[in-house]
Amino acid sequence: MKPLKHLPAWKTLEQHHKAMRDFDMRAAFREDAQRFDNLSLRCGNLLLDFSKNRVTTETMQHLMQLARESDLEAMRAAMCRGERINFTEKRAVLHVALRAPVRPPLVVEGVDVEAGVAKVLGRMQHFVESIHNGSWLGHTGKPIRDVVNIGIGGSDLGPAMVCHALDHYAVENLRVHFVSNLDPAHLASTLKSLDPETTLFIVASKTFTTLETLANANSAKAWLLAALRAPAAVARHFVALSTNQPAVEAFGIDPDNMFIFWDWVGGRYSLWSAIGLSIALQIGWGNFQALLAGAHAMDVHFKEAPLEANMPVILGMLGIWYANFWGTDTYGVFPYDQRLRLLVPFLQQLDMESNGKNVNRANKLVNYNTGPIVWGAPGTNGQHAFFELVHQGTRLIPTDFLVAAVNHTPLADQHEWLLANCLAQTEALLKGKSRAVIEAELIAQGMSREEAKALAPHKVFPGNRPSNTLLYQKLDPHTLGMLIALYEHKVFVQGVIWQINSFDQWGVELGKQLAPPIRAALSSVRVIGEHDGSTLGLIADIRRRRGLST
Ligand SMILES: O=P(O)(O)OC[C@H]1O[C@H](O)[C@H](O)[C@@H](O)[C@@H]1O
Repeated sequence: MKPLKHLPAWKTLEQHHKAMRDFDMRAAFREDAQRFDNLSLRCGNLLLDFSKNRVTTETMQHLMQLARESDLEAMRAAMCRGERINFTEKRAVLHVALRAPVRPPLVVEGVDVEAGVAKVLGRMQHFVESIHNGSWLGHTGKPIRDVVNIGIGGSDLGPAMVCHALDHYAVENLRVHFVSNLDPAHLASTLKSLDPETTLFIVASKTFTTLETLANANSAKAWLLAALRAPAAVARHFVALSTNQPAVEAFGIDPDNMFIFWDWVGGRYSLWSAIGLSIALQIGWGNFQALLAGAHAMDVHFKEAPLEANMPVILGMLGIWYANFWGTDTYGVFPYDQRLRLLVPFLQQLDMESNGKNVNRANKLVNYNTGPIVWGAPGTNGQHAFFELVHQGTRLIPTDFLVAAVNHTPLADQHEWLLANCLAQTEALLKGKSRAVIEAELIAQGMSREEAKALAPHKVFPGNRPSNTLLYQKLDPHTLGMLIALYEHKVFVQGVIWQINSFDQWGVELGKQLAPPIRAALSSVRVIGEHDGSTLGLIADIRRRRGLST
């Protein structure tokens, strides 16, 4: 593998960037009436407008050349064939196999993974329908009215995001809740409004060893047993989603109530697997299938469209252009869609846990920046909070704006205003507002020339700031499936270019290892152990506050 910076396309892009330093998008739009047509792309009902970026068609050609020199197409094929591209964990990466509507056998190392997927989906469908039609009853004979998904990370963020996004499709008489945090406040406040007789807990954990999930699941079990006073009740009120059957049994959940998935499903790519059970319960089986079909449509596009007309590739390569040639550190995501309020936390795990890496596939430290810091919030809320910095701050921030043409729940002309604000923000980022125009405005408002000169610089918008706009018809299951798969593949593309393993997450381990000795040091048994001065000071202070000796 040739080091990234030695690839000819990288060198070309370095030169090209020098030539582009003073590139002004406003002039580019003035000079080229076709710019929007040339730099936008459709896939199904999704429109990606990437014309408001510091790129020319030549930039895009160089970026696609970099993708080719990085063997993107071969890596994509290796992933879809089930090769163990997650080489540090020796695992295949096959989330695309979870959402193929027709399932021709996909034999990976002698096993037909599609047959296994179909079997679990069949069991999930049966379970979902039995909850919905009331044939699955709680221990005391009452139908289930509340479902609590207990999980964290990939076993929470994906399903929680989708359930919020698709609340318009929620079935009647069933509410789905999500508990993730170790902080007992999360479970306690959720249980407050629930009736143990009509509540079902889904314990979602790929490994079934995660501290937060097991702690919350144990507390939930204690709550249930305290109310129903019969160990047999667990079988009617607890199901598990996991790859680890022995641990599920050890917890006391009947294997008949377990829905499995496989080590080739990464946690942050797992909402399409059994981990999606809460989604299917919330929106019904048909809608869950539509979600999968949407993701599959994007998979097909990603596999078949030429790189130049490939949405995940374009989004991914634009990210490379900014992170590696313009030196941007962050990347803002602004869904003008309240139902997508959990998209940013979901993307934070998807992107930052996948590409927050500093060692490449040749086991060497990289000498360029990898995954960006992902942040953002729904519009229009963000406009009233942090958009000041996006417009006038000193940093260049590439951004994605997402918006639906049609709202599920229109009220007066609110959706028209939402759309207008979304477009106005990207227009303002592009156009900016010059000092001369502002001075003239202030003088016209009656301000003296001197005052106007002093105030004007504060009101200047530099403009020429980039944004992508993703426009869709409405937030339905199929569209959401497409959007999520789009981001999954974008992250894959960038990982390939950066020559890193996007599918492990060793960086989350150290903190987990250090917690147990600190936990012991905080308890009444005084085993303080070896810690740095700061940690020792904090331990001592906590012990004092909790009435223990220091
Ligand atoms: O599903 P689980 O095995 O409980 O894991 C839950 C989460 O915790 C881990 O620390 C990982 O960083 C995540 O990738 C994972 O999604």
